[in-house]
Amino acid sequence: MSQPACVLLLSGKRKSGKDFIADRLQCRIGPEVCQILRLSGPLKEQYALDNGLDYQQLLDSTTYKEMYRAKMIAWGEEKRSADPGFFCRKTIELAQPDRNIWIISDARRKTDLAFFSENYQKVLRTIRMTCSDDVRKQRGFIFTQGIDDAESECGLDECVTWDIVISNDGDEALLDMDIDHVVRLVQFMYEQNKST
Ligand SMILES: Nc1ncnc2c1ncn2[C@@H]1O[C@H](COP(=O)(O)OP(=O)(O)OP(=O)(O)O)[C@@H](O)[C@H]1O
Repeated sequence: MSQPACVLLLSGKRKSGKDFIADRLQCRIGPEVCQILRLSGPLKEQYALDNGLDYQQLLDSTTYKEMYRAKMIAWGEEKRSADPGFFCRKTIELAQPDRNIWIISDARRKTDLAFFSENYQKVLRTIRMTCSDDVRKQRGFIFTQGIDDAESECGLDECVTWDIVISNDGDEALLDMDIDHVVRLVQFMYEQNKST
């Protein structure tokens, strides 16, 4: 398995902008060295296979994904309680060896954090996206019982010390500064770790 020079682990509430920021970071760092890995990818793929669903549609930010979210969460919890690192391992198996900066765009649980801390401690930087409920609502968030009060949405809300906090409340200038900071950090880590 390939060894990354840097792992950015992104976390945030629904519609806080995890995918948006992951894309921006990847663009700035360079897609030739940086890849986005989604912990929800293998979960959705397996769930789609088992239930005759369209995997591609489950990946997109569409109503299709929202229709199956609650059932997928329940199914994922079952798998995870048997093996907490199951989806993390499946995800990193998909990493391309020639791009050794990883952005894990959707950490949701303490077990996700524990897995990456245990396996990639030296190169791991954790990032929490913050965003007001009002802005999240403008981006399509609707509170859904059973989803937004479940562990998958609240598991990392408290008792976690993040390396970096990015505010994605709509202030573009502030966001640019935060992204610049992360890009510089990644470039530094890449130089330090690329040949180790
Ligand atoms: N800073 C921003 N400026 C403009 N649009 C944004 C910004 N951040 C997020 N968005 C938009 O808000 C929507 C939700 O963002 P995104 O899909 O990245 O959130 P998410 O945290 O990944 O959500 P989910 O947890 O539901 O997958 C998208 O349409 C995205 O393009």
